[in-house]
Amino acid sequence: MSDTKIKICGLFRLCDAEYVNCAMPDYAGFVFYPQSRRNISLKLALELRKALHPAIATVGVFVNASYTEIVELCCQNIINVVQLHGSESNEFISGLRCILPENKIWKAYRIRSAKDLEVAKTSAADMVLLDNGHGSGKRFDWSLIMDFCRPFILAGGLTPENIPDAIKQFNPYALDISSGVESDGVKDKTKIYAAVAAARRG
Ligand SMILES: O=C(O)c1ccccc1N[C@@H]1O[C@H](COP(=O)(O)O)[C@@H](O)[C@H]1O
Repeated sequence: MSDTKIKICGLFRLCDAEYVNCAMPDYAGFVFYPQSRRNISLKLALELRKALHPAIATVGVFVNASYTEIVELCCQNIINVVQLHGSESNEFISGLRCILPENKIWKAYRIRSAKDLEVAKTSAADMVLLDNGHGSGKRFDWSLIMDFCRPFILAGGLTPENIPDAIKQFNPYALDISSGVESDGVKDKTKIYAAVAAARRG
């Protein structure tokens, strides 16, 4: 049994909540980024939150959004965790923490080189998320993070097949998966189930 948590990200249909409830990951993610094909409205996010099992924490993914946009989702209890996926600074993160002391803040870093990891190391966020892009479905070079010295969430190109290897190599706090649990651009119930089962097994 592994203690690595798992997040299924990018729910955008009501049936996605049913699929996720069957598999029971630790987190479910909603994307609030108009340029994403997984972007959802506040209304749909509210419906999805209501449809999800209460034990599943929800994560809102934002890209350079304003405090106002983020706070609205948190105040309506639609999301528990704020995931910042743009170029948000440590100052922005600290300001957000003052406004939302009850919500955890995760900051995603696009890992291309050792320099990117130096920036991630000094992050003001509660948890750093190491990723390849914006839901690209592609892995970055995992050899870069062999000596990364703070707890992290691994994202980018994860699949039910490579999850055991990711846990074995890095024992991350959590794994974050979106494209790898989709078929033909929509969430796939069988893949969601397989990903969560693989994460639990380790
Ligand atoms: O999924 C998106 O469309 C998205 C848009 C903007 C920012 C982040 C987005 N997704 C996040 O990307 C990673 C990895 O996703 P994948 O498994 O490689 O598809 C994950 O953190 C998603 O939350």
